[in-house]
Amino acid sequence: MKVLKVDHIGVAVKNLDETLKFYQDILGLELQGTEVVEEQKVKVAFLPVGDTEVELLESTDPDGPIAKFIEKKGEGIQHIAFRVPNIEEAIQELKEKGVRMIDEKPRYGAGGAKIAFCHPKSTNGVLVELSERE
Ligand SMILES: C[C@@H](C(=O)O)C(=O)SCCNC(=O)CCNC(=O)[C@H](O)C(C)(C)COP(=O)(O)OP(=O)(O)OC[C@H]1O[C@@H](n2cnc3c(N)ncnc32)[C@H](O)[C@@H]1OP(=O)(O)O
Ligand SMILES: [Co+2]
Repeated sequence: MKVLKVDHIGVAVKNLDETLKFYQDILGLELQGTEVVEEQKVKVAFLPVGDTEVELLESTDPDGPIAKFIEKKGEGIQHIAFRVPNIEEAIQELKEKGVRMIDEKPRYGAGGAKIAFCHPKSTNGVLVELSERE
């Protein structure tokens, strides 16, 4: 298994614009862009920090995973994404090692990444995302 870096930290928030007041105006991070990822029912805002990113996530649907997360746990860190060189190989290897995968096939991620999630029950309570980018 090869993990190249922390690709991003996913933060569930109720309102992107409201949250940008902190990350952009106070902390001084630069908003690189936003994207709606339909399949995940989220609107994402990217703020690069060195070679990683803060990924702010606002739900676009009350039934989406982000809305459900906030309902149960409130706003806050929702997942950590690790960059891998080959996501299909990574999924295969984790499955063989007994990791419960939420996604057995890569799905579309923000910025055109290929992503797959491991279930928190297999990761000591952290929702782990694998991300392969061109
Ligand atoms: C845009 C894209 C990208 O980067 O490109 C994204 O990141 S999209 C980011 C948004 N998309 C996703 O997160 C997709 C993957 N997430 C999911 O499929 C879901 O959120 C699950 C992780 C399966 C949780 O589903 P659901 O809320 O229905 O189940 P649940 O509430 O019963 O949770 C099952 C157990 O996992 C725990 N749990 C739930 N969400 C958690 C989280 N984010 N971090 C850590 N633990 C978590 C709950 O406390 C519960 O533990 P207990 O039983 O002990 O109470
Ligand atoms: Co993510």
